[in-house]
Amino acid sequence: MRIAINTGGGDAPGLNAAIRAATLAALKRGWEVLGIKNGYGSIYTDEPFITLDEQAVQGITLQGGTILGTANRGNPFEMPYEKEDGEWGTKDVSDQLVNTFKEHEVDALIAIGGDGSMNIASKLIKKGLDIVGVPKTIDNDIYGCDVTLGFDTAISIATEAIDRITTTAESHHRLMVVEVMGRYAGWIALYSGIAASADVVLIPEIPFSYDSIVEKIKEREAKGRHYTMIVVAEGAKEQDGELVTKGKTVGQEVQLGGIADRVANKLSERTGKESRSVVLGHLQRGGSPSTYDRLISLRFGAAAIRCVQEHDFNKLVVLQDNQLKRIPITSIAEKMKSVSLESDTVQTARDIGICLGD
Ligand SMILES: Nc1ncnc2c1ncn2[C@@H]1O[C@H](COP(=O)(O)OP(=O)(O)OP(=O)(O)O)[C@@H](O)[C@H]1O
Ligand SMILES: O=P(O)(O)OC[C@H]1O[C@](O)(CO)[C@@H](O)[C@@H]1O
Ligand SMILES: [Mg+2]
Repeated sequence: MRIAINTGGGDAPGLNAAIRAATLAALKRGWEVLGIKNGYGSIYTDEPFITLDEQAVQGITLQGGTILGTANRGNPFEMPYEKEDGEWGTKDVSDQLVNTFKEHEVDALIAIGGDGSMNIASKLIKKGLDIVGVPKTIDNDIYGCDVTLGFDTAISIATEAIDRITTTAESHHRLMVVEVMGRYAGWIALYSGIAASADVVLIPEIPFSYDSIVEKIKEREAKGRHYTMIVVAEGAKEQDGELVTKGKTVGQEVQLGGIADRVANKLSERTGKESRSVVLGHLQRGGSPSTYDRLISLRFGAAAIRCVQEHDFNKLVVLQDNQLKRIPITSIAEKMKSVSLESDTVQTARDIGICLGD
């Protein structure tokens, strides 16, 4: 058996642990393991694959990033390229990718990625590739999956950052607005916001009104709390408002960001209080994975190889109700997992007095 492994989309803490577990579990079965560099990037070059042996994955469980490199601009069905007139367009190079797999007699692909990577995998499955998916993204937004690798580390970092910003907010009697990642889902904002005792948490699933936040700030002032901590997801938006974005590059998803600044300015105007905004950005994705992420990544990586061994393809290995399960990749393509407004976590936020902006 010859398998290939790739990592796609934004990097996340735990990717290397998943690569290591998949590689070691495959080598243990006497299989050959290839790595694809930079998403699917190396496929179109003279050296489409590298060899992954024991030495290649030695000591990488604790390393951030991915030893394979990744890409969030390189969907084989919409590959960006520069046209003769200097403009950028996209083209479908998926046949070239499928042919390279066939020429190199690759029996199965372990695709480690987020929702975007699973959409690509789903289309490649329909073109005849045998794929097993591993759910990765700090955003925790993959449908059918209780938790994705990278999320735990991201919320730990965000929680620590919010804790630290709270002490300066209190000292300066300021409104502090902290912007966290998560794309169109509020998992990072909600979990880190609750854990760090934020006063206001704004998530994409609950469009917010400034009136509601101002009321919360006034309530706190009346109690002698002259500072307010506001956590905002990058994908949050005002009721009847638009997403705040930084534009789009051809072949890449729209870049979100800037909502914290907007909220901070508006709240200063409305309350007369001094405000500052902080964007946590890629801090949330970098560095060594938490213990939880190391373990879940190792479990996902090894489970993917058991899937291959059983020829159980077109499956994403997932955690559901604390058990490893397998779900068809094609069944989750083009879906996303939002925060449920009925969840006990949202109820907890409300019960302990966190304003959710509605
Ligand atoms: N293997 C890959 N090679 C090149 N591009 C990829 C690959 N996998 C995914 N992409 C592209 O990267 C983007 C994001 O992918 P995905 O949703 O899997 O990642 P993510 O962890 O959610 O992070 P993010 O969306 O922010 O980059 C999508 O536009 C997708 O087309
Ligand atoms: O690395 P980039 O292109 O800035 O991507 C940022 C995006 O990737 C993620 O970090 C992971 O999906 C999102 O939370 C964020 O919107
Ligand atoms: Mg994504």
